[in-house]
Amino acid sequence: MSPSRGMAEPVGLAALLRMLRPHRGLVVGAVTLVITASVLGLAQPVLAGRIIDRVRTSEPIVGLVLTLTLLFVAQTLIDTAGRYLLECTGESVVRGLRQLLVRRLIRLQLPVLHTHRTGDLISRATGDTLALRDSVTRGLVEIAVGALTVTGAAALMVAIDPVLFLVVLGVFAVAALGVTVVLNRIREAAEQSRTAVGVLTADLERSLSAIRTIRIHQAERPETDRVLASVDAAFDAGVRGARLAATAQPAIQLAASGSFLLVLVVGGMRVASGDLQLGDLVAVLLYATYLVMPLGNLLEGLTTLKRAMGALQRVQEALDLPTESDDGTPGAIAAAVPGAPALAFAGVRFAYDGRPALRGVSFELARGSRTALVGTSGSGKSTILSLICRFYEPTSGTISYLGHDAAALTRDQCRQLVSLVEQSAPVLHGTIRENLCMGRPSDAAEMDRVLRQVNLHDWVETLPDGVDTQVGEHGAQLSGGERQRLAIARALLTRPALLLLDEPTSSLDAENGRTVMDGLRRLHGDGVTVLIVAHRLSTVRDADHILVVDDGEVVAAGSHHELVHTSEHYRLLLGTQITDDKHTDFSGVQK
Ligand SMILES: Nc1ncnc2c1ncn2[C@@H]1O[C@H](COP(=O)(O)OP(=O)(O)OP(=O)(O)O)[C@@H](O)[C@H]1O
Repeated sequence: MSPSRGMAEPVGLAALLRMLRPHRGLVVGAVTLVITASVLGLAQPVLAGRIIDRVRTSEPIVGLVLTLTLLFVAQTLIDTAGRYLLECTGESVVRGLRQLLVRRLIRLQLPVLHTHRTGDLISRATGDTLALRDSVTRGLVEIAVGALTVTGAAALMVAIDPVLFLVVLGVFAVAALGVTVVLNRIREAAEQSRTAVGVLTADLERSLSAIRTIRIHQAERPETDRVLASVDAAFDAGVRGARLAATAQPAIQLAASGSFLLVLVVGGMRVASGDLQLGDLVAVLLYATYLVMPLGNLLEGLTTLKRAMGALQRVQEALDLPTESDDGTPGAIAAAVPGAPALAFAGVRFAYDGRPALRGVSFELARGSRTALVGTSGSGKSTILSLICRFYEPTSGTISYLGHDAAALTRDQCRQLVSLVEQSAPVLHGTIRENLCMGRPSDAAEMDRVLRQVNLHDWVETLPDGVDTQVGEHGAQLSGGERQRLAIARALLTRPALLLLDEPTSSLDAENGRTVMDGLRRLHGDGVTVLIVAHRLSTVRDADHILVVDDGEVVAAGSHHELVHTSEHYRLLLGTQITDDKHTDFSGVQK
């Protein structure tokens, strides 16, 4: 889904009605109330005409005046209740759509997520859904009420005097032609405007999330200009839409005053010739003026609807993006096949967008073993971890967990077995506790255990709010090492069968690195299988088994001692990729 229009099928009225289906009870109730109020309004000109006729013939009018007052009060009350209900319906529609979008966006397939801008997706769940609310609160109902009132007024005019009705109809028909042309262009402008807002959100998100880089490179001006260009694009599209909507309104106004004057002239002549009662002329005149409001409503409703279609198009595109098929409920952990390895890759191939990253990878991880994954930058180590987590599916070959083929397990079942500490060690906005538990309740003793394992326990004790201390956006209030250790602690808390670590000690000084590795070593006793992408010689040497990856293939495997003698690739990595803890240069890269 590009920010531009046109990839998906254009959505129609049917999609809008589908969206309203879950709220049909509320919609019907609200529309009924508003229509009832309009009907009560329609009865009033007839009564007014009768009152005038009675005054002329000196008949009593008290009863009619009372009825007219009652009708007016009832109309106001019912209309207020109906419109309140409509607003509530609009909010319910927005909530329903947002729930749907949030559920889907959180489960989008990773390759899909990587090709879309986060800010744009967010704006679809926020701004676009809000724009749709108006289609319910104003659009559809204004159309329904407007159409009904216009039909009612027209029918009553025909009953009173068909000639005068034809005069009114002729004038409005001319105006309607112009309005139709305008309406079709309003949707286009609305979609352009919503798209520009999506780009604006994405650009702003990009700038704010890299604010330090922008500041140090003094790139505030080009970044600001970039975001302001989206602001201007949104403005231009908005103004274009407003201009179109504004040209339609005077057309209706002109038609109303034109028909009023014509009815006055033609009707006056007919009263003079005795073909029409004065009361009837007054009633038709009132209906002609009454038409202005419902026709205005109708126009407003159609304009809102066209704008909503622009927003619905973007919401629908987001809803159509492919998600992971699992429903998010944790699956039961599969029992291990006796004697099977914790994990096995057999001829696994994988490509990112057609670019091969793994070219037939095969290996096994014995249960409770510690394996180091080494290789040059870009050789495919992180990709192997991503496939184990089932962020992506292999193009061919099989992966099995505890002897079960991945094809026979749900993603959630696989992920129940696995924990991953990513290279970037992401920490989320919230407290240390929230980051540790990730929504899963965990007792204090367990948290203490993992915090000690990563040497964070004493530090947490010094914080005023302990584990309830806020860590800031992306953990900005923590040091790089604290973030990394928190991410490791989080992975340990789940007591995974298979622990994946992507350069787990890259941000740690030698002492903390050692503590964390000691903690991980103790996992050995718990039967946890560890696969670790490592650059430190001590970590690599410590492993039971080493896999050497090069250009998407496992080119050598064995212990450190064996590989030093047998693998040219491994010998090349030693001293370049795999470095001694003692030699660390100023950038933190071990030499
Ligand atoms: N999301 C992605 N989309 C497209 N290509 C990707 C993606 N992630 C990685 N690649 C490419 O796949 C190849 C393998 O990348 P991978 O991250 O697995 O390497 P790595 O061995 O972990 O490297 P490093 O040690 O630098 O982290 C690289 O050529 C990389 O450019």
